[in-house]
Amino acid sequence: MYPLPSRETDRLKALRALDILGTAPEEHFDAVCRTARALFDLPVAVVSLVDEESQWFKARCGFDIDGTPRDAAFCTYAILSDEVLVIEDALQDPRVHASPLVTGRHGIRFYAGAPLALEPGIRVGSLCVMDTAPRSFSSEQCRQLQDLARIVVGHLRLHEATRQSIAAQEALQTMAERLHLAQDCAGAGLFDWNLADDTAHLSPESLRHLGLPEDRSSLVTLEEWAAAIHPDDLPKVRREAERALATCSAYRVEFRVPLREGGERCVLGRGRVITDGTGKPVRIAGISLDHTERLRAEEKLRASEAALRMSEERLALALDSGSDGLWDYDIVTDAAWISDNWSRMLGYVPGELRVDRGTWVHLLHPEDKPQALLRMRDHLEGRTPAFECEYRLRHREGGWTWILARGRVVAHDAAGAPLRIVGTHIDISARKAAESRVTWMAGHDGLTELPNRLLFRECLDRQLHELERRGGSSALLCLDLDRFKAVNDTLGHLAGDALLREIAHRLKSTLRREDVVARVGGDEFAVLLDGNNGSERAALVAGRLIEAVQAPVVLGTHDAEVGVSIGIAVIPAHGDEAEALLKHADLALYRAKAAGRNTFRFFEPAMEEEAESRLRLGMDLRRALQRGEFELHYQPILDVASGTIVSAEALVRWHHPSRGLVPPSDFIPAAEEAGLIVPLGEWVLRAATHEARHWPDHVRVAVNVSTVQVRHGSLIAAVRAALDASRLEAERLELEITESVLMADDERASAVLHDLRGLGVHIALDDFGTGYSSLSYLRQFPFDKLKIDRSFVSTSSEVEAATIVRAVAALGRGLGMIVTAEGVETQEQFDMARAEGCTEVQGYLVGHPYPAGEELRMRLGQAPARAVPRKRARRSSAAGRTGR
Ligand SMILES: Nc1nc2c(ncn2[C@@H]2O[C@H](COP(=O)(O)O[C@H]3[C@@H](O)[C@H](n4cnc5c(=O)[nH]c(N)nc54)O[C@@H]3COP(=O)(O)O)[C@@H](O)[C@H]2O)c(=O)[nH]1
Repeated sequence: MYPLPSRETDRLKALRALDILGTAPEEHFDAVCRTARALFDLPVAVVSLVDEESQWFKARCGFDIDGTPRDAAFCTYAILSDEVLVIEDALQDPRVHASPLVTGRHGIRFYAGAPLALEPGIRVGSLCVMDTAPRSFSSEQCRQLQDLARIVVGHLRLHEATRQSIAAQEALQTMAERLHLAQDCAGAGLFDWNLADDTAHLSPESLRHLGLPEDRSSLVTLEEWAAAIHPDDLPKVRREAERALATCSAYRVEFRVPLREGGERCVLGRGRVITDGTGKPVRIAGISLDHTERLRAEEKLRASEAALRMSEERLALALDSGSDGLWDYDIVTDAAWISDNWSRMLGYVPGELRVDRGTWVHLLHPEDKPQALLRMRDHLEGRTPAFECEYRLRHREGGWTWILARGRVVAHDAAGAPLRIVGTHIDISARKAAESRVTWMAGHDGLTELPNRLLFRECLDRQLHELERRGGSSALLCLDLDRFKAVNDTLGHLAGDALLREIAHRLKSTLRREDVVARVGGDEFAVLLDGNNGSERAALVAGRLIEAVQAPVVLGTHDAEVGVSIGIAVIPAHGDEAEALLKHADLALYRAKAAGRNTFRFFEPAMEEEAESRLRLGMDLRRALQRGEFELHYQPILDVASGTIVSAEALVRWHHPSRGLVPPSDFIPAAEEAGLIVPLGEWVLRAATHEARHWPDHVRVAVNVSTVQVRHGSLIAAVRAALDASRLEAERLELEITESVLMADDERASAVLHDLRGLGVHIALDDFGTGYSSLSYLRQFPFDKLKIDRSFVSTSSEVEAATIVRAVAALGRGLGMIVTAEGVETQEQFDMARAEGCTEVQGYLVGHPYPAGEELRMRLGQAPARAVPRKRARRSSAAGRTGR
């Protein structure tokens, strides 16, 4: 190992700074070597530079190698001090005696080396002389060698300076290239404005920026320069130059240059003021940049920023004014951001409510919570593509707000776990309210707000299921209002609606809360009793309901009175299935109505048979009409004064194939029920008018008309057709109607009757006295005839009969009507009728109903004396009372 100089690191740094190692030989170094060899008369002289691990010869004379390893070099020791190192016999010096230079082919024995010190302690090598034979070296020689070493150091410094100058030039060149490159890339031009003569040197790019030809001289006068600038911007440019000069600060101005081809370029000029040694400004030099594109881009950016701002504002506005709320939940920190609308939806002012998972769960309606949490978990665990759920959240005021919540995970961690979920809240309370209203409407009657048929049926099914499960009994009541139609038609639909609402209210208040009352049709209601003792409670409740309904209802200035008929089916005694129970209650209702209304009836199995037989009867009637099984009998009516037959009433008979002759009381109601009374009535009209054509001209034919026919609307056409077909004079036709026609629908009936009267037909009010308010009907329509019902004539008390007949006859006569006493069977009755003022009599005393034919025609044409045969007058009646 060899010793190192004390400042080895600085030494190596200085050596490297010389940048000389490995460089080509140089004459002035070689010349020093030649001088040293000649001066000391020695064969070898070298300039050795000691590197980290080797010595390298910058110059050598008499030596054929470029260097050696450092441990073989004599110089390794020469650089340790400022003194000349002299080794007179290398073989004797332990430091170098093993060096290959000594032991090898060079066989060096003598060495003298003067260190090359660039500065104190920094010795980069040595100038040394060598010989192959041992010798001495005087101090004078040492000084001479040191002098030569100083010359080498001078050369080294020169070398360093030269290298530095070259490097500086190269750097300058590189910089210039870079500047050009930068200028090119930035499109920058250079300007240098000389203040002394107001001229400027412009680079080609700067010329281009000012719109001046690039091939012209680069020297531009101030006038030329000013002329190139947009006149509007020139004052600004001048001001900026004055300011920069006055303050000797940086110059920066943007101006426009109008272009020959149209349009304009925007130029940025930047520079600085250059002063002379006294601080006086002499030049302004700098660069010019074409900013046109940048400005356009900035303009676009500004426009797009403005658009973005606008759309952000719109979004904010939309979010603000729309009904949607937004939420953004950080799963990791358990913090949620909510929009103002989110808060407002629940009645909070923005910012009042801080939301995390716990708050959300707390706000959820208990019924909706499991579903909402399940759906959230499903989405967070990746089982659903999005979270969507409808739930209620508690409103600040205590109610509930229906929310449609939607959301989606928008960020996951590296392992795929969700980090953040964002979504919306839409207030769907209105929709939910509408939906529940629709649901309610589907099961309720809008007018009375009672359950409708559909919901009632559901309740019934539920009740049946319950009864089957736990046992017990209940009852189903079918209710039908009596006389509702009359009120509705008389007082109008609004009054009818009010009446129904009032009845609904009364029914409801009569029942228990657990009972169900429903409106199942126009004026039909149904009640389902809850609890036990079905049959006992049903009778009790039915009685109360009838009582509640029949109390007068005040409708404006009118008092309306309606009744109710009720049919009851007991559960399970009368059935354990809804269909059967409804049918059975309905049959019981039919019976209640037939029993005179405003009453109730329990279902009885026999009712089913009756219903079936009614059904069969209806079918038989239809067939009878097709087969022509009907026949008319005519009963004569006597004019009391003249004793002549003045008319005959047509009475229909049915020749049933198996039952024989069936009276009208047995089939007219069934025909009305089955809708057959209209075709049957038309047949009667045709047959009666046809028959009457064969009678004496003074004899009228009376035809019974059912209420159903009057309501049907085809009566007038049927009458006209019958008259046309038979060519019977209209005044020879008399239509008998009952009070029920007027009771059911006074206005329409009245119009129909007037139209019939318009045809010339006579109208008689039949069965007078059996209706409700006889006198008011008489005032409603000017009848031609009043027929006093048989029941008044045949009453057991003669005094009573006479009183009633007298009163009615007086009434009829007072109104200018013919008054006919019906059911006159005896001479006494005849005498009474005549005595009390009846104009006509009808009854077995005058004659039984006869089939059409010669005998009838003969009787109708008989002389007055024979019209009331005394002996036949005492015969008892076989015919029963029938309805129409
Ligand atoms: N819509 C229609 N109704 C009709 C028609 N034909 C008959 N009817 C109605 O049927 C009811 C029963 O009629 P009927 O069984 O024929 O009985 C009539 C007479 O036979 C009977 N009568 C006549 N005189 C006496 C008598 O002295 N004693 C007694 N016990 N009965 C007698 O009265 C019936 C006629 O009554 P009225 O009609 O009131 O004049 C009956 O109500 C008929 O209206 C039809 O074609 N269409």
